[in-house]
Amino acid sequence: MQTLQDPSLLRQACFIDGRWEAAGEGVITVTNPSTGAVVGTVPKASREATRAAILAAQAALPAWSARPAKERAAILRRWYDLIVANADDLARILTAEMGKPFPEARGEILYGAAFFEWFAEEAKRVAGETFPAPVADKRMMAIRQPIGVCAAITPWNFPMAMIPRKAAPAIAAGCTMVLKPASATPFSALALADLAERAGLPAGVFSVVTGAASVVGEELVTSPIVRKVTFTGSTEVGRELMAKAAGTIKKVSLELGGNAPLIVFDDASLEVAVQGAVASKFRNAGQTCVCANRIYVQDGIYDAFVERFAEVVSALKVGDGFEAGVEQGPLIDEAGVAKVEDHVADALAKGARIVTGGRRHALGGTFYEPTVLAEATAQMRISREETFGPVAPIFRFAEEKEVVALANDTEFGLAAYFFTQDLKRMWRVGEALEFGIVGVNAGITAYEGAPFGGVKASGIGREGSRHGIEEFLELKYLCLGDIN
Ligand SMILES: NC(=O)C1=CN([C@@H]2O[C@H](COP(=O)(O)OP(=O)(O)OC[C@H]3O[C@@H](n4cnc5c(N)ncnc54)[C@H](O)[C@@H]3O)[C@@H](O)[C@H]2O)C=CC1
Ligand SMILES: O=C(O)[C@H](O)CS(=O)(=O)O
Repeated sequence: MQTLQDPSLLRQACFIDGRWEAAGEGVITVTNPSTGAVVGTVPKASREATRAAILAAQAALPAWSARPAKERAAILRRWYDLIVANADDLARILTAEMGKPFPEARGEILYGAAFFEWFAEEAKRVAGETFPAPVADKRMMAIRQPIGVCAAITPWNFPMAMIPRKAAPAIAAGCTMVLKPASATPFSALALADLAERAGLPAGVFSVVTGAASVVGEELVTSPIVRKVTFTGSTEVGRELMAKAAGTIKKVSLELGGNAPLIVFDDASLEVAVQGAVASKFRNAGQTCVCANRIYVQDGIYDAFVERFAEVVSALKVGDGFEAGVEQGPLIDEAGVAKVEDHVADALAKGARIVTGGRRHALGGTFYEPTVLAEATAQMRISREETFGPVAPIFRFAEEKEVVALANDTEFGLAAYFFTQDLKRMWRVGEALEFGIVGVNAGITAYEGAPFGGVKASGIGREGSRHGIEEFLELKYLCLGDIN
């Protein structure tokens, strides 16, 4: 990994109750997906260590939830300032453990930091309400209170955005949190904990426990002390966690998988559509839950789009995320490459045509060529499953009603995109698409002030925006009698 300006940010220990705990039942070794070099190791925490973190969160809850919101806000703001001040080092850690190009990693750091900035302000706006009583001697109101001890379980693809998107609103609301990060990218999470400590977050309010999902995750999701589970990851794991959380009637927020359609209508601006499709599909090497997974192009613009899109895609520079000018890094692991290869082979066997790419990159390892497939059809696996890699299948369509039906024909409902210059079509199609996020003439929609989340098998709840803090609050009805 590139030398850190502040090497102390690379923490190889769990952060539990304000202490760095290096002990565990073995270690997890983290390697750089670009080079295979060892980045470091983190403990495989035990069930007992996980329980200790939960108990610490429970112990810290009364004082933290009683802190005036303005004081909680000030600490979150300091956390934000520290992340921004250390953005280069945090990006070095992220690129080393996840592989994404350094500029993209730095962008993620600032995007993640913005959730602390946003929810530092939202902390001061958690208001209650009064409402007219039906009788003269009563007064009635509702107050919002923190839900309690929360558990967060996050994925490897955007660790420096997913963790802040959960920790910031929870802590702003007065909750405490225990986080289990993905085992592939623990150092980003631990660096965030280090900066929380420097920001003055009290011990126990935010703990990070690394280790096996079956041990740490299991304890978090089944503990009766934990009142809320917020999860980002695959739909299959989310389904499992939701079922387990039912045992103790926990509230859950689930940000799950996707299968985003991206539609280009004849009247679209060709260059806007091409650039939007490249940005949506190839950000993070396609390892993004909101990536365009299916690209539908209307007959009249199909040939021009395929030609221009493939021209831009074939020019994407692939390499180690630390190399200047690199636009696409490696996939996270061999399993990710295998899934991409399966999808490409299946598509070719069913009639797709390679326009560019279509094989592992000459760099070896888990690098894969940015790929465009034409003549894709609904019978292909790539149409029904989330590829999570740099492969763009292009489907041809004739009519608007036909393509909206095709776009909606999926169990998922996270993000969708379409390109048109027709205002009436923007409303018709925007309202007809069954997704939580719809980009119109835009391939990237991420913003901390906007509600992020999906419908159907893509999850439950919203993160970011003023709505994001509601996920960590309970509404209590207070009825005051005998007033007169
Ligand atoms: N909707 C969204 O905002 C996002 C969704 N994702 C989805 O996540 C997937 C890729 O990320 P991955 O980390 O591979 O997902 P994953 O679902 O395999 O793992 C996500 C997290 O859950 C943990 N986990 C796995 N099995 C568990 C269990 N039985 N109990 C408790 N914890 C468990 C993992 O250790 C990791 O920390 C893709 O399907 C992608 O679409 C990823 C990022 C954002
Ligand atoms: O993991 C993801 O896909 C992120 O949630 C996408 S975004 O928030 O950066 O758009």
